Amino acid sequence: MAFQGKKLINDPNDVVTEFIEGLVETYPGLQYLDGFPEVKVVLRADVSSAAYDKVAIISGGGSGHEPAHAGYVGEGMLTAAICGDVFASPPVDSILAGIRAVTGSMGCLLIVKNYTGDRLNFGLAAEQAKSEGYKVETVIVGDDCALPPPRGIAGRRGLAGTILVHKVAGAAAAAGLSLADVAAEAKCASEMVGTMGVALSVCTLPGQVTSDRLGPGKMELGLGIHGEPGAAMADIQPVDVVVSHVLNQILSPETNYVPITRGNRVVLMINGLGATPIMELMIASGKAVPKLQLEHGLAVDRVYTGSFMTSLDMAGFSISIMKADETILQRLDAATKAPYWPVGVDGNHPPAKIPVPMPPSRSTKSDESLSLPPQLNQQGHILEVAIEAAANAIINLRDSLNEWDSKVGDGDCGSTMYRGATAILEDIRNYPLNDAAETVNEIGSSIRRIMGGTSGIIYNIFCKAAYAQLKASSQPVVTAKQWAEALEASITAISKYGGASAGYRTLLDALIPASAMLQERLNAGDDPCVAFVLSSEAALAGAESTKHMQAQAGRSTYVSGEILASVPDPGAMAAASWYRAAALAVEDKSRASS
Ligand SMILES: Nc1ncnc2c1ncn2[C@@H]1O[C@H](COP(=O)(O)OP(=O)(O)OP(=O)(O)O)[C@@H](O)[C@H]1O
Repeated sequence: MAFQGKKLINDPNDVVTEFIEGLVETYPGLQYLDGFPEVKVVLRADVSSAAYDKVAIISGGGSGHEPAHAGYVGEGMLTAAICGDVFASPPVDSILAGIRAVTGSMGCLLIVKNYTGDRLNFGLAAEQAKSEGYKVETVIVGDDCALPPPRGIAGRRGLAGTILVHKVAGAAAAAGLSLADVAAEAKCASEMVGTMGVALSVCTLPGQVTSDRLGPGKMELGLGIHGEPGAAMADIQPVDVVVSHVLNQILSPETNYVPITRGNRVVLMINGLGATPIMELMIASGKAVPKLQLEHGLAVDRVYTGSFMTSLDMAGFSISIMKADETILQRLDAATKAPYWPVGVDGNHPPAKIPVPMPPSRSTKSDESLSLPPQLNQQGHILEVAIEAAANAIINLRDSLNEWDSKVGDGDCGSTMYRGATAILEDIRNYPLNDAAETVNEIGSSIRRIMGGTSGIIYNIFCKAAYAQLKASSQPVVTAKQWAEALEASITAISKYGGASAGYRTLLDALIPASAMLQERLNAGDDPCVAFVLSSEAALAGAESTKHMQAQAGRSTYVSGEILASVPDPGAMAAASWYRAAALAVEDKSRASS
């Protein structure tokens, strides 16, 4: 279904001029020509045509590809960018205005993406500028590798690979080369680069409705950057498969679009099309590099990941591969003040991973005392069933916890707890179960290793405090009273570090009533198993009661009382559930062995 795209804009006709105003407010090195609305030219603030003694590099085209092209204006890259309206070539007069503003005695190079409108407008502007006495050269970039060689006169489209050509040309000009030499380097770079795009969504032009061309679960392969349909539509695939397909297409020996063969050195650009998170782009980069190395036999010298040449709010990415040699690498690595050229990507890679540093002093405990004993004693058996039951309860509760947390937090409480529970179930094979204190400490280690979030650190504190309390008794076999003291110590520590108390709508609202009931029943002389089960009922009741509490800790504090009243605190429910499961398992086990 087509729908009006949501955008934070004013008049759709003003988006380009308002973009330029914001850009020059942001970057003091940039200015624009005072010719709105027709002339939309961004230029280096430190360059004036009469005095400029380097070759000026000028590019541009339709807008909607931000940060291209204006974001690449700066020393070492573009001298000026000519901005057309969204997806429309800039008119000849704008291009001429840009040429006149920045071109000195060394002349200027126009870098033009291969589109009919751009070729004609930049071409005519170049002719006019030459007739005015300017030295002008033009390089056309057509790096698209998605389609077989076109039958007509249009040629291959210019895509994100153009940014690499900008950088090579800009660095060559900054090095003081002549116009002929700068143009030669730019032309050579343009012939070394190939690009192909993949889109998951169609872009929305300002003020227009979004096309429903791409249904859910579909992706488009081999698209341009103007919202035109791709070469093919396919079911969405894992990014690994997509990356492989695109690399094969770019490097296809049939089309032979880029002169890259096994043993060559290349640079890689993963370019977001406007609505793809950095996380997804980095995943693509991480997959593309080993594929280029292992499957295509190429050395990958540089990787550029980011949104360089977008298509408004399109989701997807393009991949560009450029054959590299020492000169190209030098140009790509050269310093630039262009605000959107990525920093920190120059130079050779050290090994990608190094070992995690170990703490300065390793534990003095022997391995034996910290591993599963060959024979479990009675306490060991009880601990084992209690831990397994508690962890399984959390595993079973994952989705409910996430659902509650999605209403009152960020929706991950169940997943965080699940990670901890599965780690504990894996690690239990190595817990020293006959020693309760050390086992609690090892549970803390499992949690510390795997669980993040608020619950992770809270349970870490829980285990540390319980361990310290249990350890103080110096007896491996722990009495019910000592367990109760350990629980109390944990509650005190959580409250001390987390700042919450009873009634704050946290897991303490399950643990505090549980602790109170346990102590009360033990003091009254109840059987420890009975006391433990009653204590777990108090935990559950406490957790349920959080529905009626206003939150005073954690993310829930930001949520309205109305929403809070619809669900219990997920952390409290998690605590009550594992505690209850452990109590019932202990009761079962004791009954079975008596
Ligand atoms: N100060 C606190 N003291 C004790 N428990 C707390 C505190 N703040 C939050 N909690 C508990 O943590 C639970 C949320 O745990 P979760 O791991 O989902 O954290 P989060 O809110 O997602 O934060 P993070 O971004 O750290 O993951 C809450 O339901 C609550 O029981």
